Amino acid sequence: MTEPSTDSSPARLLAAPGVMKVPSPRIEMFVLRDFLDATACAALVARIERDRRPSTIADANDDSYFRTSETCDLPMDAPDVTALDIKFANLSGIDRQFGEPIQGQRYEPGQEFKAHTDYFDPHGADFHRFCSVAGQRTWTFMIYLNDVEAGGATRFKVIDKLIHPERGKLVCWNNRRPDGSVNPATLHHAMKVRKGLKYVVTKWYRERPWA
Ligand SMILES: O=C(O)CCC(=O)C(=O)O
Ligand SMILES: [Fe+2]
Repeated sequence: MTEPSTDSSPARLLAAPGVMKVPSPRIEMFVLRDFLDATACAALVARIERDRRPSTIADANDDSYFRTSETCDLPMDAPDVTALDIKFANLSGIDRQFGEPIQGQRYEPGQEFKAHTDYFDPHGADFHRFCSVAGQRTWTFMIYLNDVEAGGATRFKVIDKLIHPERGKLVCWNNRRPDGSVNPATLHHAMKVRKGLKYVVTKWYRERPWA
């Protein structure tokens, strides 16, 4: 029996047609346009519209304006969500059991998610609470579900890279450095939407099985 795959890699991702590496020596980050078609994006937007709730953040923080968007836990047993999860797994090469449930996010004009990392601060007060079972977050896979009228780009300021929302576009990155330690160059800011709405889905993978 072969072991389930726990990790992705640049070679694996670049083998998929259309995947492009973001040219920075400080981060393993990739972009793939048209990963999801218009119909699939619209179905996910409809789910997020229906089931959204105010977003929360993991690490205690006194800034109530840090993450002003709304979140939606997608039902992993719904056929279209399962299909998306399999699509993520086929691209990443990571076994589905290492993934958190897929989340949707919705931003109105003025809403944002200020600069943060997706990994949990290894020295943070809540590290044990969030990571004792499934471990640290490893890879992030994110898809923009619509074209945003104005604003809403994702800014990676350490590497000076801006990713613009575009319907169906996937961006993914490794939250760790090659030595396995967390990579602060993954710091990113979902900048304010200026006009229209913005929808994304996010898939985070862990070091160990999620449930
Ligand atoms: O909406 C974005 O552009 C980024 C979202 C994000 O960083 C997150 O949900 O962790
Ligand atoms: Fe993030």
